[in-house]
Amino acid sequence: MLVGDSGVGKTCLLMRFKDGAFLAGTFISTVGIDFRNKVVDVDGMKVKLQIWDTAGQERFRSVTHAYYRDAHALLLLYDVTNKASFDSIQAWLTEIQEHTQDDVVLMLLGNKVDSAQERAVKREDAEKLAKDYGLPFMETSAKTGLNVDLAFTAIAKELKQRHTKAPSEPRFQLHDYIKREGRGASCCRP
Ligand SMILES: Nc1nc2c(ncn2[C@@H]2O[C@H](COP(=O)(O)OP(=O)(O)OP(=O)(O)O)[C@@H](O)[C@H]2O)c(=O)[nH]1
Repeated sequence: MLVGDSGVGKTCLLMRFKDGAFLAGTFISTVGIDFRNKVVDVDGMKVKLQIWDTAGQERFRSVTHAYYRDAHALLLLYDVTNKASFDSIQAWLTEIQEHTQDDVVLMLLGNKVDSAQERAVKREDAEKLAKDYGLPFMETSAKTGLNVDLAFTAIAKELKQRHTKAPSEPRFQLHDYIKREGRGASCCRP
C-alpha cells in the first residue's frame, strides 16, 4: 500500500513502476483507493504484487483505514519539496501502528528528489527519523525513476522470503539490500 499526504506523488510512483511513465504537470487527486497489479521476477520466482494506491486527502481516511489491516507492506511517502508532508510522517506512523498488522513491512520514501532547487527537507533529517524508527529509507523520483523499481523490488524480495524461506536459507536483509543497490539511497538501523 502507498500512503502519505496528498500530492507527495503516490500515484505517480505507482505509474512509474507499473508503466515506466510520468505524466508531467497533471495532478488528479486519488479518490478513495485504487489498485494495480504487477508481476515481478524475484530470484527466478514470479511474484504478483497487488499495489494499493490510497488517497492522501484527510476526507478519505476512513475509507483507506479499512484496507490497512490486510496490507503486507507499506510505502510511506513524503515530498522532499514539501516540509509539511515530512512533518506529517510521525502522525502517519501512529496511524499505521494503530491499523496494520504487527509485522507489516514498512519503508520511508522521500519523493521528488529531482526537484533539487526546491528541496525543503534535508536528507539527513529524514535519515535521522528513519533511524529513530528503524525504517529503511530512500529518496526517489517518480519523474526520473530514481530508486522506484528498487523500492518495489526490495519489498517483493522481503515478502517472497517471508512466504518461501527454507530454515537454512539466510534471511533477506532489506536495509542492507537498498543500501547496496540504491543510487544515493540510504537506510538505517535503530
Ligand atoms: N518533480 C516531480 N513531481 C512529481 C513527482 N511525483 C509526483 N509529482 C507531481 O506531484 C503531483 C502529485 O502527484 P500524485 O502522484 O498525483 O500525488 P498523490 O500522492 O497520489 O496525491 P493524492 O492522490 O491526492 O493522495 C503531480 O503534479 C505530479 O506530477 C516527482 O517525482 N517529481
